[in-house]
Amino acid sequence: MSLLELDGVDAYYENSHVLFDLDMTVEENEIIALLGRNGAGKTTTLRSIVGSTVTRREGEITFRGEDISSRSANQISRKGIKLVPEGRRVFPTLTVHENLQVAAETAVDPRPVEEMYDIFPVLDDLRGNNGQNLSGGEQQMLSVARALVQRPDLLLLDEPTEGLAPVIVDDLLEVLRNVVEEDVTVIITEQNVDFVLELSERAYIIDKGANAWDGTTEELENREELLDEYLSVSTADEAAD
Ligand SMILES: Nc1ncnc2c1ncn2[C@@H]1O[C@H](COP(=O)(O)OP(=O)(O)OP(=O)(O)O)[C@@H](O)[C@H]1O
Repeated sequence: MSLLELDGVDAYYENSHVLFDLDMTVEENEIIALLGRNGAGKTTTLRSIVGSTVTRREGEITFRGEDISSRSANQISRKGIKLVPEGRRVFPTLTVHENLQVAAETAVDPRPVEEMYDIFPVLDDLRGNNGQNLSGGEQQMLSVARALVQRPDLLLLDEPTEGLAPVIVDDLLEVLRNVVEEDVTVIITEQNVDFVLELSERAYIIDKGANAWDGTTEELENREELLDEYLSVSTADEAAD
């Protein structure tokens, strides 16, 4: 049994039909890249999995064999699926440590907050700083740490490199390499193709809300026509401009 399966998923915002018959399979401990141009439906795919924001979803979404497609966002969160949305949402007036504590307190079986400082040493030096005073990269690390402290089985990262300078992207890549050694399954959406190719073994490309291609990232690296056709090919340098 796969950890997560999407079978013929359609999703809507009000009357706007955005995902069409989408299929995806994720095995335990895989790192999956979800790629596609602006507006292709990557964020909507993640929202459909966690049951947030979309008005309606159809088709089957199973997690550990259980159909979660009609479950609420809260129920899905309690099953161990955590989304780190685009745009780094941390509590601005709470310190780094308080941000982590609040996340831990709302989890069923949290990890010790101190473990997050081992994974994210940058945050250790910033324990007493308010969320609003962190740089974009530091906020992104705190967002990921807040999700990780809740001991997720499946972590969904929506464009973690968005708006970050290249040097910070490198730091984030390093940290995420540690995260993926932590027994967590990850789906990561990105426009920065280089970044995800370094992290993930398998990729799905979606285009206009439907499956366009899937395969290993090793294969994708050698398929320039796919990158040209379906992705706004961006290097780490360009992505941060
Ligand atoms: N809250 C919303 N209400 C209505 N339409 C939306 C909403 N969010 C996204 N859409 C539309 O759904 C489509 C897919 O958007 P989505 O955000 O999933 O794409 P994406 O691949 O994540 O793109 P990006 O990289 O720009 O975030 C787009 O046409 C978008 O305009």
